[in-house]
Amino acid sequence: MTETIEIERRGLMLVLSSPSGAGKTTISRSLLAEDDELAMSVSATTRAPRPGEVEGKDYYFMEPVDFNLLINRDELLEHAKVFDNYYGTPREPVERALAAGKDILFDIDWQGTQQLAQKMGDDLVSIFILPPSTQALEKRLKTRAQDSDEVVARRMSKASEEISHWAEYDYVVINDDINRCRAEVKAILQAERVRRTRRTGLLTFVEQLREGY
Ligand SMILES: Nc1nc2c(ncn2[C@@H]2O[C@H](COP(=O)(O)OP(=O)(O)O)[C@@H](O)[C@H]2O)c(=O)[nH]1
Ligand SMILES: Nc1ncnc2c1ncn2[C@@H]1O[C@H](COP(=O)(O)OP(=O)(O)O)[C@@H](O)[C@H]1O
Repeated sequence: MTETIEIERRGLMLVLSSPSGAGKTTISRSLLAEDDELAMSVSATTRAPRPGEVEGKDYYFMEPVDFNLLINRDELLEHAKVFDNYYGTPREPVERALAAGKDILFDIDWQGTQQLAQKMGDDLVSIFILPPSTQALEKRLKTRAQDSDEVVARRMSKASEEISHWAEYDYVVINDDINRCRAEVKAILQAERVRRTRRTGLLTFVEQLREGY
């Protein structure tokens, strides 16, 4: 019988950023559905829920006054204003998941990514997702049909600014064909999991190997 050898490792933080509509939510959902070692960081936001969005699963929806309380109590790892609303990452669930050796997926913007990169260093792996074209991006925002024309227009006008941060990310993936994009993101996650510096159990394993076990 063959035995699977599990080497202990630190959890990692996988960040996905993109202009709105490029496909972060779609990719996140399929990664989470297939991967038991990955958990989503659920953000707090002052944005109103979209049809079908679930409290505590998609976001913690709240009033600005309650969001401010989280900031004042230092309960957010990072926060930023995006499209007139506030968004932030609750600290406690992230710390709990990392301690349990789980990986965490973040759907956050470039401002949040910069803050996490400063705080978390090598635990962070960041991926920027680009749409295949501006036209395709607009079409996706419109066919998602969850925002008013005005909101879609505002998101489109911010796309170029968000894209300008592409070079701050470890990886850049183009979401043309969704299956290919998903496969690339999965490959990045798999490779980062076996990075030597994350595998805290390697030293003991190699010592035992060299001693003839
Ligand atoms: N900094 C930061 N950005 C967030 C957070 N949660 C969501 N965002 C970003 O806020 C932007 C708007 O998100 P949302 O309103 O859900 O629309 P989406 O662009 O269609 O996903 C996206 O760029 C998200 O990545 C967070 O906790 N922190
Ligand atoms: N590769 C793709 N080709 C065509 N449509 C896509 C692709 N990826 C995502 N979409 C669609 O585009 C819309 C926006 O995707 P979504 O994941 O909500 O983006 P984001 O979370 O980045 O705002 C959704 O309706 C989604 O089904």
